[in-house]
Amino acid sequence: MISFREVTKIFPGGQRAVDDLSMDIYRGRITVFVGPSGCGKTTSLRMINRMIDPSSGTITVDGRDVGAEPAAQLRRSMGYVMQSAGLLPHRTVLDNIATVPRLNGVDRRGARARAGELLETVGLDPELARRYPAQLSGGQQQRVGVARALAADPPVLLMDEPFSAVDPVVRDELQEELLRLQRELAKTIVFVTHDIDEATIIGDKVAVFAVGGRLAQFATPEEILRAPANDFVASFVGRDRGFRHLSFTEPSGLTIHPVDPTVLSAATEDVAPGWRLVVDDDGRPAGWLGPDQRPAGDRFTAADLIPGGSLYRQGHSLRAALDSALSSPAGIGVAVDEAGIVRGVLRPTEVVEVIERDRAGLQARVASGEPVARG
Ligand SMILES: Nc1ncnc2c1ncn2[C@@H]1O[C@H](COP(=O)(O)OP(=O)(O)OP(=O)(O)O)[C@@H](O)[C@H]1O
Repeated sequence: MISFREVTKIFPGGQRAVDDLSMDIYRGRITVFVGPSGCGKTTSLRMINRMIDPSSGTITVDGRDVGAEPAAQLRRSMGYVMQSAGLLPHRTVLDNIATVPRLNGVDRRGARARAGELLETVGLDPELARRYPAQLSGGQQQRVGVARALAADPPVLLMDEPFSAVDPVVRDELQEELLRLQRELAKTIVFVTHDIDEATIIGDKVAVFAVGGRLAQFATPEEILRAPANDFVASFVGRDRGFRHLSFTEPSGLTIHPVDPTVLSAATEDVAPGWRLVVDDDGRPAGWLGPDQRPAGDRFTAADLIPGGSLYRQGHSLRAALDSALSSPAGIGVAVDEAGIVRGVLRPTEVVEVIERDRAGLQARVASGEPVARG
Protein backbone atom coordinates (compact mmCIF):
# COMPACT_ATOMS: atom_id res chain seq x y z
CA MET A 1 0.00 0.00 0.00
CA ILE A 2 1.14 3.54 -0.77
CA SER A 3 0.05 6.05 1.89
CA PHE A 4 0.09 9.83 1.70
CA ARG A 5 -0.14 11.55 5.08
CA GLU A 6 -0.72 15.31 5.19
CA VAL A 7 1.51 15.81 2.17
CA THR A 8 1.98 19.37 0.93
CA LYS A 9 4.22 20.59 -1.86
CA ILE A 10 5.05 24.26 -2.21
CA PHE A 11 7.47 24.99 -5.07
CA PRO A 12 10.17 27.63 -4.69
CA GLY A 13 8.36 30.81 -5.68
CA GLY A 14 5.38 29.92 -3.50
CA GLN A 15 3.23 27.80 -5.85
CA ARG A 16 1.17 25.45 -3.67
CA ALA A 17 0.92 22.42 -5.99
CA VAL A 18 -0.41 19.86 -3.49
CA ASP A 19 -2.31 20.80 -0.36
CA ASP A 20 -2.54 18.49 2.67
CA LEU A 21 -3.03 15.25 0.77
CA SER A 22 -3.86 12.12 2.77
CA MET A 23 -4.90 8.93 1.01
CA ASP A 24 -4.24 5.18 0.87
CA ILE A 25 -3.54 3.52 -2.47
CA TYR A 26 -4.17 -0.21 -2.35
CA ARG A 27 -1.79 -2.83 -3.58
CA GLY A 28 -2.68 -4.60 -6.83
CA ARG A 29 -5.27 -2.00 -7.86
CA ILE A 30 -5.40 0.83 -10.38
CA THR A 31 -5.76 4.21 -8.70
CA VAL A 32 -6.35 7.16 -11.01
CA PHE A 33 -5.51 10.79 -10.25
CA VAL A 34 -7.82 12.97 -12.33
CA GLY A 35 -8.55 16.68 -12.41
CA PRO A 36 -8.13 19.83 -14.47
CA SER A 37 -4.73 21.09 -15.58
CA GLY A 38 -2.42 22.37 -12.86
CA CYS A 39 -4.20 20.77 -9.89
CA GLY A 40 -1.20 18.77 -8.68
CA LYS A 41 -1.70 15.30 -10.20
CA THR A 42 1.78 14.96 -11.69
CA THR A 43 3.44 16.48 -8.62
CA SER A 44 1.61 13.97 -6.39
CA LEU A 45 2.65 11.08 -8.65
CA ARG A 46 6.28 12.18 -8.76
CA MET A 47 6.50 12.45 -4.99
CA ILE A 48 5.87 8.66 -4.82
CA ASN A 49 9.24 7.87 -6.46
CA ARG A 50 10.96 11.04 -5.21
CA MET A 51 11.35 12.73 -8.55
CA ILE A 52 9.92 15.53 -6.38
CA ASP A 53 10.25 15.72 -2.58
CA PRO A 54 7.30 16.95 -0.48
CA SER A 55 7.61 20.19 1.51
CA SER A 56 5.90 18.48 4.45
CA GLY A 57 4.11 15.25 5.27
CA THR A 58 5.15 11.66 4.57
CA ILE A 59 4.65 9.05 1.88
CA THR A 60 5.14 5.40 2.74
CA VAL A 61 5.21 2.30 0.55
CA ASP A 62 4.34 -0.84 2.51
CA GLY A 63 5.11 1.07 5.69
CA ARG A 64 8.55 2.31 4.58
CA ASP A 65 9.06 6.07 4.37
CA VAL A 66 10.15 6.85 0.79
CA GLY A 67 12.02 9.91 2.12
CA ALA A 68 14.45 7.54 3.82
CA GLU A 69 15.23 5.51 0.66
CA PRO A 70 17.98 6.51 -1.78
CA ALA A 71 16.13 8.24 -4.63
CA ALA A 72 17.90 6.39 -7.47
CA GLN A 73 17.15 2.98 -5.97
CA LEU A 74 13.54 3.95 -5.30
CA ARG A 75 13.07 5.11 -8.89
CA ARG A 76 14.40 1.85 -10.26
CA SER A 77 12.00 -0.11 -8.07
CA MET A 78 8.98 1.58 -9.67
CA GLY A 79 8.09 1.52 -13.35
CA TYR A 80 7.41 4.95 -14.83
CA VAL A 81 5.52 5.61 -18.06
CA MET A 82 5.00 9.11 -19.41
CA GLN A 83 3.05 10.77 -22.18
CA SER A 84 5.83 10.88 -24.76
CA ALA A 85 6.91 7.29 -23.92
CA GLY A 86 10.38 8.78 -23.23
CA LEU A 87 12.27 6.22 -25.31
CA LEU A 88 15.95 6.61 -26.08
CA PRO A 89 16.00 7.57 -29.80
CA HIS A 90 19.35 5.98 -30.69
CA ARG A 91 18.60 2.61 -29.17
CA THR A 92 16.48 -0.13 -30.73
CA VAL A 93 13.13 -1.07 -29.26
CA LEU A 94 14.68 -4.19 -27.73
CA ASP A 95 17.55 -2.28 -26.13
CA ASN A 96 15.19 0.39 -24.83
CA ILE A 97 13.24 -2.28 -22.95
CA ALA A 98 16.42 -4.04 -21.80
CA THR A 99 17.88 -0.87 -20.26
CA VAL A 100 16.35 -1.24 -16.80
CA PRO A 101 17.22 -4.93 -16.25
CA ARG A 102 20.76 -4.06 -17.40
CA LEU A 103 20.91 -1.26 -14.80
CA ASN A 104 19.71 -3.78 -12.23
CA GLY A 105 22.64 -6.05 -13.01
CA VAL A 106 21.07 -8.59 -15.41
CA ASP A 107 23.52 -9.67 -18.15
CA ARG A 108 22.99 -8.49 -21.72
CA ARG A 109 21.59 -11.77 -22.99
CA GLY A 110 19.21 -12.21 -20.09
CA ALA A 111 17.99 -8.61 -20.39
CA ARG A 112 17.34 -8.97 -24.12
CA ALA A 113 15.51 -12.26 -23.66
CA ARG A 114 13.28 -10.62 -21.06
CA ALA A 115 12.74 -7.64 -23.40
CA GLY A 116 11.63 -10.02 -26.16
CA GLU A 117 9.06 -11.64 -23.85
CA LEU A 118 7.76 -8.24 -22.79
CA LEU A 119 7.19 -7.17 -26.38
CA GLU A 120 4.71 -10.01 -26.63
CA THR A 121 3.19 -9.23 -23.24
CA VAL A 122 2.24 -5.74 -24.42
CA GLY A 123 0.90 -7.05 -27.73
CA LEU A 124 3.70 -5.98 -30.07
CA ASP A 125 5.04 -7.96 -33.01
CA PRO A 126 8.57 -9.31 -32.22
CA GLU A 127 9.55 -8.02 -35.69
CA LEU A 128 9.55 -4.51 -34.21
CA ALA A 129 12.41 -5.34 -31.83
CA ARG A 130 15.13 -4.09 -34.17
CA ARG A 131 13.45 -0.82 -35.08
CA TYR A 132 14.20 2.57 -33.59
CA PRO A 133 11.48 4.53 -31.71
CA ALA A 134 11.00 7.01 -34.59
CA GLN A 135 10.03 4.07 -36.83
CA LEU A 136 7.00 3.23 -34.65
CA SER A 137 3.50 4.70 -34.43
CA GLY A 138 2.53 6.69 -31.32
CA GLY A 139 0.51 3.75 -29.97
CA GLN A 140 3.38 1.32 -30.54
CA GLN A 141 5.78 3.68 -28.77
CA GLN A 142 3.46 3.80 -25.76
CA ARG A 143 3.36 0.00 -25.67
CA VAL A 144 7.17 -0.06 -25.70
CA GLY A 145 7.09 2.50 -22.86
CA VAL A 146 4.84 0.16 -20.86
CA ALA A 147 7.08 -2.85 -21.68
CA ARG A 148 10.12 -0.91 -20.50
CA ALA A 149 8.39 0.09 -17.27
CA LEU A 150 7.53 -3.57 -16.64
CA ALA A 151 11.02 -4.85 -17.50
CA ALA A 152 12.31 -4.98 -13.93
CA ASP A 153 9.00 -6.51 -12.79
CA PRO A 154 8.37 -3.70 -10.30
CA PRO A 155 5.39 -4.05 -7.95
CA VAL A 156 4.47 -0.38 -8.55
CA LEU A 157 3.81 1.26 -11.91
CA LEU A 158 3.47 5.05 -12.15
CA MET A 159 1.81 6.26 -15.35
CA ASP A 160 1.60 9.97 -16.21
CA GLU A 161 -0.96 10.63 -18.96
CA PRO A 162 0.47 7.65 -20.87
CA PHE A 163 -2.26 7.53 -23.53
CA SER A 164 -3.09 11.19 -24.05
CA ALA A 165 -0.95 11.74 -27.16
CA VAL A 166 -2.56 9.00 -29.27
CA ASP A 167 -5.80 9.12 -31.25
CA PRO A 168 -9.05 8.01 -29.60
CA VAL A 169 -9.22 4.58 -31.28
CA VAL A 170 -5.66 3.66 -30.29
CA ARG A 171 -6.34 5.06 -26.87
CA ASP A 172 -9.32 2.72 -26.39
CA GLU A 173 -7.11 -0.20 -27.43
CA LEU A 174 -4.35 0.80 -25.02
CA GLN A 175 -6.83 1.14 -22.16
CA GLU A 176 -8.23 -2.33 -22.86
CA GLU A 177 -4.72 -3.71 -23.13
CA LEU A 178 -3.77 -2.19 -19.78
CA LEU A 179 -6.81 -3.75 -18.13
CA ARG A 180 -5.96 -7.13 -19.68
CA LEU A 181 -2.35 -6.84 -18.50
CA GLN A 182 -3.46 -5.84 -15.05
CA ARG A 183 -5.69 -8.91 -14.75
CA GLU A 184 -2.53 -10.98 -15.31
CA LEU A 185 0.04 -8.91 -13.43
CA ALA A 186 -1.92 -7.27 -10.57
CA LYS A 187 0.52 -4.35 -10.14
CA THR A 188 -0.11 -1.37 -7.94
CA ILE A 189 -0.76 1.22 -10.63
CA VAL A 190 -1.09 4.97 -10.12
CA PHE A 191 -2.33 6.57 -13.31
CA VAL A 192 -2.65 10.30 -14.04
CA THR A 193 -5.14 11.62 -16.58
CA HIS A 194 -7.26 14.73 -17.08
CA ASP A 195 -9.94 12.66 -18.81
CA ILE A 196 -12.75 11.58 -16.48
CA ASP A 197 -13.93 8.95 -18.98
CA GLU A 198 -10.50 7.32 -18.97
CA ALA A 199 -10.44 7.54 -15.17
CA THR A 200 -13.77 5.75 -14.75
CA ILE A 201 -12.92 3.10 -17.35
CA ILE A 202 -9.60 2.01 -15.92
CA GLY A 203 -9.69 3.04 -12.25
CA ASP A 204 -10.58 0.75 -9.36
CA LYS A 205 -10.46 3.96 -7.31
CA VAL A 206 -10.44 7.53 -8.60
CA ALA A 207 -8.98 10.56 -6.83
CA VAL A 208 -10.49 13.80 -8.16
CA PHE A 209 -8.14 16.74 -7.59
CA ALA A 210 -9.37 20.33 -7.46
CA VAL A 211 -7.52 23.51 -8.29
CA GLY A 212 -5.05 24.37 -5.54
CA GLY A 213 -3.89 20.75 -5.19
CA ARG A 214 -6.72 19.63 -2.93
CA LEU A 215 -8.29 16.19 -3.01
CA ALA A 216 -11.98 16.73 -3.77
CA GLN A 217 -13.13 13.08 -3.72
CA PHE A 218 -11.52 9.66 -3.48
CA ALA A 219 -13.92 6.83 -4.27
CA THR A 220 -14.86 4.13 -6.77
CA PRO A 221 -15.80 5.35 -10.27
CA GLU A 222 -19.36 4.26 -9.59
CA GLU A 223 -19.63 6.37 -6.43
CA ILE A 224 -18.11 9.38 -8.12
CA LEU A 225 -20.62 9.24 -10.98
CA ARG A 226 -23.55 8.39 -8.73
CA ALA A 227 -22.79 10.68 -5.82
CA PRO A 228 -20.26 13.45 -6.54
CA ALA A 229 -19.00 14.87 -3.24
CA ASN A 230 -19.57 18.51 -4.19
CA ASP A 231 -20.39 20.90 -7.04
CA PHE A 232 -16.81 20.91 -8.30
CA VAL A 233 -16.76 17.12 -8.74
CA ALA A 234 -20.28 17.15 -10.24
CA SER A 235 -19.28 19.69 -12.87
CA PHE A 236 -15.98 17.95 -13.54
CA VAL A 237 -17.61 14.55 -14.17
CA GLY A 238 -20.04 16.28 -16.54
CA ARG A 239 -23.69 16.49 -17.32
CA ASP A 240 -23.89 13.02 -18.87
CA ARG A 241 -22.73 11.34 -15.70
CA GLY A 242 -26.12 9.66 -15.30
CA PHE A 243 -25.69 7.95 -18.65
CA ARG A 244 -22.06 7.02 -17.95
CA HIS A 245 -23.04 5.65 -14.58
CA LEU A 246 -25.04 3.00 -16.42
CA SER A 247 -21.67 1.45 -17.36
CA PHE A 248 -21.54 0.16 -13.81
CA THR A 249 -25.12 -1.03 -13.63
CA GLU A 250 -25.91 -4.66 -14.20
CA PRO A 251 -28.67 -5.47 -16.64
CA SER A 252 -30.55 -7.77 -14.25
CA GLY A 253 -34.07 -8.46 -15.46
CA LEU A 254 -33.43 -7.28 -19.01
CA THR A 255 -35.53 -9.18 -21.55
CA ILE A 256 -33.83 -10.41 -24.66
CA HIS A 257 -36.46 -11.51 -27.18
CA PRO A 258 -35.52 -14.47 -29.32
CA VAL A 259 -35.64 -13.75 -33.06
CA ASP A 260 -35.39 -15.70 -36.23
CA PRO A 261 -32.95 -13.62 -38.27
CA THR A 262 -32.71 -13.75 -42.02
CA VAL A 263 -29.81 -15.32 -43.80
CA LEU A 264 -29.36 -13.31 -46.99
CA SER A 265 -31.69 -14.47 -49.74
CA ALA A 266 -33.59 -16.84 -47.45
CA ALA A 267 -37.15 -16.41 -46.18
CA THR A 268 -37.66 -13.19 -44.26
CA GLU A 269 -39.53 -12.18 -41.17
CA ASP A 270 -39.83 -8.74 -39.61
CA VAL A 271 -37.93 -8.26 -36.34
CA ALA A 272 -39.06 -4.67 -35.87
CA PRO A 273 -41.95 -3.26 -37.96
CA GLY A 274 -40.69 -3.39 -41.52
CA TRP A 275 -37.11 -4.27 -40.51
CA ARG A 276 -35.37 -7.57 -41.11
CA LEU A 277 -32.16 -8.49 -39.31
CA VAL A 278 -29.68 -10.27 -41.56
CA VAL A 279 -26.95 -12.57 -40.27
CA ASP A 280 -24.01 -14.26 -41.97
CA ASP A 281 -23.66 -18.04 -42.28
CA ASP A 282 -22.30 -18.27 -38.73
CA GLY A 283 -25.20 -16.32 -37.27
CA ARG A 284 -23.31 -13.05 -36.69
CA PRO A 285 -25.13 -9.80 -37.50
CA ALA A 286 -24.49 -8.60 -41.06
CA GLY A 287 -26.89 -5.63 -41.23
CA TRP A 288 -30.54 -4.72 -41.74
CA LEU A 289 -33.03 -4.62 -44.58
CA GLY A 290 -35.28 -1.60 -44.20
CA PRO A 291 -39.01 -1.14 -44.78
CA ASP A 292 -40.10 -1.66 -48.37
CA GLN A 293 -36.53 -2.33 -49.41
CA ARG A 294 -36.33 -4.19 -52.73
CA PRO A 295 -33.28 -6.07 -54.01
CA ALA A 296 -31.28 -4.33 -56.74
CA GLY A 297 -31.06 -7.64 -58.66
CA ASP A 298 -32.99 -10.89 -58.27
CA ARG A 299 -32.11 -11.18 -54.64
CA PHE A 300 -30.61 -9.16 -51.81
CA THR A 301 -26.85 -8.96 -51.59
CA ALA A 302 -24.52 -7.72 -48.86
CA ALA A 303 -24.41 -4.34 -50.68
CA ASP A 304 -28.14 -3.84 -49.96
CA LEU A 305 -27.69 -4.06 -46.21
CA ILE A 306 -27.99 -1.07 -43.89
CA PRO A 307 -25.24 -1.21 -41.24
CA GLY A 308 -26.44 -1.92 -37.70
CA GLY A 309 -25.81 0.08 -34.54
CA SER A 310 -23.63 -1.08 -31.66
CA LEU A 311 -24.15 -4.65 -30.49
CA TYR A 312 -25.08 -5.65 -26.97
CA ARG A 313 -22.94 -8.47 -25.61
CA GLN A 314 -25.03 -10.45 -23.16
CA GLY A 315 -24.15 -9.72 -19.54
CA HIS A 316 -22.53 -6.36 -20.29
CA SER A 317 -23.77 -3.10 -18.73
CA LEU A 318 -27.09 -1.32 -19.05
CA ARG A 319 -25.23 1.48 -20.85
CA ALA A 320 -24.23 -0.96 -23.59
CA ALA A 321 -27.81 -2.28 -23.75
CA LEU A 322 -29.31 1.20 -24.05
CA ASP A 323 -26.71 2.25 -26.60
CA SER A 324 -27.46 -0.77 -28.80
CA ALA A 325 -31.19 -0.10 -28.63
CA LEU A 326 -30.80 3.61 -29.42
CA SER A 327 -28.15 3.29 -32.12
CA SER A 328 -29.87 0.63 -34.20
CA PRO A 329 -31.46 1.87 -37.43
CA ALA A 330 -34.40 -0.43 -36.69
CA GLY A 331 -34.96 1.09 -33.23
CA ILE A 332 -34.33 -2.28 -31.61
CA GLY A 333 -30.99 -3.46 -30.17
CA VAL A 334 -29.25 -6.67 -31.19
CA ALA A 335 -27.93 -8.94 -28.42
CA VAL A 336 -25.06 -11.30 -29.21
CA ASP A 337 -23.20 -13.89 -27.16
CA GLU A 338 -19.45 -13.93 -26.49
CA ALA A 339 -18.87 -15.52 -29.91
CA GLY A 340 -20.77 -12.64 -31.55
CA ILE A 341 -23.74 -14.82 -32.58
CA VAL A 342 -27.20 -13.24 -32.48
CA ARG A 343 -29.16 -14.32 -29.41
CA GLY A 344 -32.08 -11.92 -29.69
CA VAL A 345 -33.17 -8.30 -29.63
CA LEU A 346 -33.97 -5.75 -26.95
CA ARG A 347 -36.41 -2.86 -26.96
CA PRO A 348 -35.40 0.62 -25.74
CA THR A 349 -38.55 0.98 -23.62
CA GLU A 350 -37.73 -2.22 -21.76
CA VAL A 351 -34.13 -1.13 -21.14
CA VAL A 352 -35.49 2.12 -19.69
CA GLU A 353 -37.87 0.11 -17.45
CA VAL A 354 -34.85 -1.76 -16.03
CA ILE A 355 -33.09 1.58 -15.44
CA GLU A 356 -36.20 2.83 -13.61
CA ARG A 357 -36.31 -0.31 -11.44
CA ASP A 358 -32.61 0.14 -10.62
CA ARG A 359 -33.24 3.74 -9.61
CA ALA A 360 -36.21 2.77 -7.43
CA GLY A 361 -34.03 0.09 -5.77
CA LEU A 362 -31.32 2.68 -5.13
CA GLN A 363 -33.79 5.13 -3.57
CA ALA A 364 -35.14 2.39 -1.32
CA ARG A 365 -31.58 1.53 -0.19
CA VAL A 366 -30.80 5.20 0.46
CA ALA A 367 -34.03 5.53 2.48
CA SER A 368 -33.12 2.45 4.55
CA GLY A 369 -29.62 3.78 5.23
CA GLU A 370 -27.84 0.94 3.39
CA PRO A 371 -24.56 1.82 1.65
CA VAL A 372 -25.24 2.45 -2.04
CA ALA A 373 -21.89 1.91 -3.68
CA ARG A 374 -20.47 -1.44 -4.67
CA GLY A 375 -16.79 -2.28 -4.83
N1 LIG B 1 8.96 22.74 -10.92
C1 LIG B 1 7.96 23.57 -10.66
N2 LIG B 1 8.17 24.81 -10.19
C2 LIG B 1 7.16 25.65 -9.90
N3 LIG B 1 5.87 25.32 -10.04
C3 LIG B 1 5.57 24.11 -10.51
C4 LIG B 1 6.60 23.16 -10.84
N4 LIG B 1 5.99 22.01 -11.29
C5 LIG B 1 4.68 22.25 -11.22
N5 LIG B 1 4.40 23.49 -10.76
C6 LIG B 1 3.08 24.09 -10.53
O1 LIG B 1 2.38 23.28 -9.61
C7 LIG B 1 1.01 23.17 -9.98
C8 LIG B 1 0.66 21.70 -10.15
O2 LIG B 1 1.34 21.18 -11.27
P1 LIG B 1 1.18 19.67 -11.74
O3 LIG B 1 2.05 19.47 -12.93
O4 LIG B 1 1.34 18.76 -10.59
O5 LIG B 1 -0.35 19.67 -12.19
P2 LIG B 1 -1.16 18.62 -13.05
O6 LIG B 1 -2.46 18.48 -12.36
O7 LIG B 1 -0.37 17.40 -13.27
O8 LIG B 1 -1.37 19.42 -14.40
P3 LIG B 1 -1.39 18.93 -15.93
O9 LIG B 1 -2.61 18.12 -16.11
O10 LIG B 1 -1.45 20.24 -16.67
O11 LIG B 1 -0.10 18.19 -16.14
C9 LIG B 1 0.84 23.97 -11.25
O12 LIG B 1 0.33 25.23 -10.92
C10 LIG B 1 2.25 24.09 -11.79
O13 LIG B 1 2.42 25.27 -12.52
